[in-house]
Amino acid sequence: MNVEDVYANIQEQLDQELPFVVYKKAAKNQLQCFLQQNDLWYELDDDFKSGFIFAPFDNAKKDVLIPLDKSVHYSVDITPGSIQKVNVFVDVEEDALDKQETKERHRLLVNKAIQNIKQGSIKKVVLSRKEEVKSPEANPLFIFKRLVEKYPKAFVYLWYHPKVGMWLGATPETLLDVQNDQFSTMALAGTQAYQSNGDATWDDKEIEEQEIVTEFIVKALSPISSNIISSKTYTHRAGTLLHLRTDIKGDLNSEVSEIENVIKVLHPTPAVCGLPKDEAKSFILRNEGYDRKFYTGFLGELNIQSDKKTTSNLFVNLRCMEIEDQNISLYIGGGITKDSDPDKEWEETVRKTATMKNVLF
Ligand SMILES: C=C(O[C@@H]1C=C(C(=O)O)C=C[C@H]1O)C(=O)O
Repeated sequence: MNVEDVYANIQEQLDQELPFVVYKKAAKNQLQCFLQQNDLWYELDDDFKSGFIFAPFDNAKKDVLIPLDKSVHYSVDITPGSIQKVNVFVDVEEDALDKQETKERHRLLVNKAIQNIKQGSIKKVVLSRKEEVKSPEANPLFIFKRLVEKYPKAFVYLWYHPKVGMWLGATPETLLDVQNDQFSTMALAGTQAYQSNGDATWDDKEIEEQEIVTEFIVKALSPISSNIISSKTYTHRAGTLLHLRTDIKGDLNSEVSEIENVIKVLHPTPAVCGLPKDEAKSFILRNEGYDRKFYTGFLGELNIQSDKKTTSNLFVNLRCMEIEDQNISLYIGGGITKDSDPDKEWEETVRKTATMKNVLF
């Protein structure tokens, strides 16, 4: 079995309209996949606890599980050079007037959030938007290969379910890693463009918005874990962007036997929602004006057994796109605090689209 066999299997799933996910983890030179053997929509519940989960931003909505025992799951090594360079030709129709309108809408939204923050009901809120581009030939496998080639340090995936849709992404952010009772996670926030010359310096605004995430995670996990250790905060490169990052790890208390309980206290973190969580979420749902669907949700392996260990490996669904026939939707956002500048926040979302546009142009 080699990489080409994986792609042949994926193509078969697509032809038969069966659910699947193919992905590559940052540290591993491996492609992994789950190929579901029927087209049913399963959710994480008492009957199905293990597999590949795809969960929306809004935890009141349904998640999708590709259950381990309803699918074929395997991995293959990627030998250097085995992923051929592929060219993706995408005709993007961008209308200048539309763009002006979208920019104005985003600026108004950010301004509204800043007003709310100044009035004291929220401290941080992450606001996002969707950008639509058209392609006469959006071949998901081609785009996936480009993402794998371009972002070796990201979690790269292509996910499909006939009842839900098709998503692709290259995310830098871990939501939660669990091995038996040990967890690790990260607080990732603050964004600037990567520049090859010199070290990055960070403004107070970015430092504050990232600290909010670290503090939230530590506070949320404290009641259910012990020995929590946070690393120093450092600069993390994600493609053409830089973020601030703190690594957090510890031991889950023995009574926390279900990973769902840990997810419940974490998701959505202030890296993608805000603080306080409920107020920020309700601001987002009332004001963003579109449905985030699975953007800023999470995805990954859940409760997988190997070598007497139970492992979960979950990522936040960022730098992602949804493909519906010829339409590609790019999803992007950024954290707003009292010190945000609406123009800069707009620019940040534009910069973030580059992660995906770089593989489309
Ligand atoms: C919301 C996104 O990214 C998140 C928000 C960031 C920020 O506000 O600076 C940085 C990294 C992510 O936690 C996105 O990429 O769409």
